[in-house]
Amino acid sequence: MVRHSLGLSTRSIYLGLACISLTLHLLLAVFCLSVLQSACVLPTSSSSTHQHGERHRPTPGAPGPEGNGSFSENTEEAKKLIGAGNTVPKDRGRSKLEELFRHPLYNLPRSELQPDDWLLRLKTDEEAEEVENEETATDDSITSDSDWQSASEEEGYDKVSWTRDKETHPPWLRFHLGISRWELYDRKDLNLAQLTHYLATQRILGAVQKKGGTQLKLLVSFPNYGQALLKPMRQPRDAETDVNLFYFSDFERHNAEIAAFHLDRVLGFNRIPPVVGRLINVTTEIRDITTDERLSRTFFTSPAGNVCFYGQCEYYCSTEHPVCGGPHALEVSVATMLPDLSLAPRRSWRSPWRRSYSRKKLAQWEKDPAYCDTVKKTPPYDHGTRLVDLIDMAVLDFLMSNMDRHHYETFEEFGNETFLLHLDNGRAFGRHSQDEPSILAPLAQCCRIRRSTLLRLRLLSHHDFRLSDAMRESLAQDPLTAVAPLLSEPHLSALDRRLAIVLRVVHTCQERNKDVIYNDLDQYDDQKLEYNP
Ligand SMILES: Nc1ncnc2c1ncn2[C@@H]1O[C@H](COP(=O)(O)OP(=O)(O)OP(=O)(O)O)[C@@H](O)[C@H]1O
Ligand SMILES: [Mn+2]
Repeated sequence: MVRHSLGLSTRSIYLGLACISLTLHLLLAVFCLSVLQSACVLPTSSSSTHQHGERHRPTPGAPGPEGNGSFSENTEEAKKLIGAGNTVPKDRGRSKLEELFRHPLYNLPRSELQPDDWLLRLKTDEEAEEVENEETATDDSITSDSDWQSASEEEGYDKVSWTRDKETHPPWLRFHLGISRWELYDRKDLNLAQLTHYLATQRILGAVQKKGGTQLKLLVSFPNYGQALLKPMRQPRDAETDVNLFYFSDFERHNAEIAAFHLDRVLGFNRIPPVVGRLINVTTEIRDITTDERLSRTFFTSPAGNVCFYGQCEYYCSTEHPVCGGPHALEVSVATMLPDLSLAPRRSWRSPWRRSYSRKKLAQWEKDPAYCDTVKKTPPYDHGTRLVDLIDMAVLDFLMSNMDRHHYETFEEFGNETFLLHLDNGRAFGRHSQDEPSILAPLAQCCRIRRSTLLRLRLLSHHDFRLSDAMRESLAQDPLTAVAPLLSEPHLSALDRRLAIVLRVVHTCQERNKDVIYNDLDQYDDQKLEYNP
């Protein structure tokens, strides 16, 4: 009897233990799935056959690609590619970002693009053949395509199988071929998700220091011949910039580069090259593979046992300011490279509202309240959309508190009739507890704003959309969100606070001036554009 009851209780204990173990395994599986989803690697979809003469380089000018494949951004496929979905906070299952992007203001019908509205085009067969003949005549190191290919395969690059068919193009090339006169990319193009997915997951084949600018950044190369600009994390994600530091001595932030790309897209500008976050191994993905002597000789192991480096540059490239892994893991931002300057030269413009970059001197615009009157009369601000483009940029910069916009760039190919590239946003999002009204000087002094921009800003100030919510949701698509939110809550609320300030400045302008709105929407139905919940 005793044996029987002992047997019974032992059995129930075993049963209980088995249940607990099963539950724990299930919990572990659910946890792993949710954490690893954003880091999962999809197989590359490169396919197709090799064809002769496909070393087509895109060339500037003339007829554009056969249009961008447009897809709805809320397709499940897009979400799979960027590994998002699980972290997107939704208000009772509703995506504010998707609703925002469905609004007519984010889907304005564009006038049809003409051949010279595309930055690049593929060479015709005849042109490609001509170049090939020239190369064979002048360059005896490349005797045939197959020679060229085997050499590149040895270095770990993919076999090139690009043809005129855009299905065969790697995402970075599709991105380049999709650049138009009025925007850098079409938000609805599914290729963007592919592009950022590749940037976040492809093997890094090369890493060298990128010249130009003042702070450390690397140029990395991928097996599909894509390249990206890498900026490392230099300080804790939520560190506020020291109040005693001038804007020109502030560190660059990798999360600012990422967040700026999202903000520019949420504002409907599409003027920043796609940027994605990535957790890399400094040892295997930089130190061991770099061929850059100037970089590799700066690697060392810190007293805490972390692998660090500092590179060579003007600011913060010293043992006192190392970039360190933990011990190997390092957060970085990876930005898509624009087409090479030899294919698509860019012009750099000094901003009329550039700061003095001096501890003592004030810039002219800080002393002269009528400064804008002079700018308005000066080419290229006296004509076309350049002034309102600059004001769009000031709004973007004020929202993210970027004081470092000394220059901006445009593609030379498009002359003065084109959008402005918003490159270099590493010094944004430095302080959330303070706003910097002087960044809005172009808007406040000129009292002019594009109507489409103003209407989108109003939409984003509405609680149904709210800029901070749209940004939180957009940033959740980035793989680094799995480590920690890319913008802390105080930074997100600062966006809403600053947006209200921008709208107040416009309101004040409208009380005092007549010609505040630059109407770029006169051919659209006003009723559809206004938001009436
Ligand atoms: N995505 C990109 N593709 C191609 N070139 C780029 C890209 N981003 C930046 N550049 C080029 O590299 C230069 C330096 O980059 P960036 O401005 O980010 O560096 P920086 O060190 O912050 O510069 P600065 O000290 O002048 O502020 C830029 O002026 C720009 O011409
Ligand atoms: Mn910079």
